Amino acid sequence: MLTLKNISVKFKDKVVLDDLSFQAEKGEIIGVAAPNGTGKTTLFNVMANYLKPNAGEVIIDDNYTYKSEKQEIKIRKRLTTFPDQDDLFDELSGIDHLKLYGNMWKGTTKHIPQIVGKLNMGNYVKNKVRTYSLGMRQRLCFAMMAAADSSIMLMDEVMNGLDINNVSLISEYLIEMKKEQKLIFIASHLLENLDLYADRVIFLSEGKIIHEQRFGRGNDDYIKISLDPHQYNRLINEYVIPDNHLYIASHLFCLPLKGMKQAEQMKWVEQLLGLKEKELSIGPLGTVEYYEKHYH
Ligand SMILES: Nc1ncnc2c1ncn2[C@@H]1O[C@H](COP(=O)(O)OP(=O)(O)OP(=O)(O)O)[C@@H](O)[C@H]1O
Repeated sequence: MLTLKNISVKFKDKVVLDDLSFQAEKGEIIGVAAPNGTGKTTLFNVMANYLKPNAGEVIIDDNYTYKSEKQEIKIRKRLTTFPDQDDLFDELSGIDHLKLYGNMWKGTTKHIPQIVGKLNMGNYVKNKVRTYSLGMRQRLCFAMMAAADSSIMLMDEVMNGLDINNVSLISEYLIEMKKEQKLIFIASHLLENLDLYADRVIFLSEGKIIHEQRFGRGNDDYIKISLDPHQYNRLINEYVIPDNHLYIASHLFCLPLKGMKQAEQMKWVEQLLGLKEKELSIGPLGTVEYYEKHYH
């Protein structure tokens, strides 16, 4: 549905995207994780054609690229980007914004009351935007994407400025959108939140995708326990630790269970609990853990 083919972007001498290729299908939510200034927004800008890459191309639905105006129009109908709060019109109401997006992309406004209801915006949506708080504006921006209902949605920092209740409200909405076969990209620093709905999270560094984490497809389980460096050193001196263990960000010891017999697993659980009576868990690594692994 969306293919990135050998995308490179340079600002003067600074390479931000370096021969990056990627393919995404409908019904997927793709998280994009990386520290500030790595290139997440640049990647989104290339996907939306707000920025021409120095090399490479974006292909939508196997057919359309930004190379001709006619094809770009086809893509515009299929792809929306998360509105910037600064681009909202202070003197218009929320409902005016939703109607605008509904009419422009979907050709109707019939679905808007339902969106307003689902996002708990009924008590403010008719007021002018200039009276809105940061979180109210952010919910409106999300509602505008829902009103457009395009098949591809690029959401940069969708959860910015939202309280916990609204983060969970929008997370649930995203899961519904996924069921409707939307393809959604989400760049976020709320890493644990991505675990709730993302099918894949890609990690960027030096212009490349350095890791792709897939959820829900038999991910490898680990025994995980937090150990300080002193405890970790004691562990590796006292026991023969499998080479494929991880010690993430000098605080989290992770032992892969793959290929380990049950008796051995039990032995390790006992040994680790003996070392430190602290929380031990078993499961796959989450986005936070991969993030610390790659960027610590
Ligand atoms: N128009 C531009 N001109 C020059 N440099 C730019 C431009 N846009 C982005 N950059 C640089 O490209 C790099 C990547 O920026 P980008 O905004 O894509 O990062 P990001 O991962 O989205 O960061 P954040 O998490 O802070 O939003 C940064 O070093 C930034 O300074």
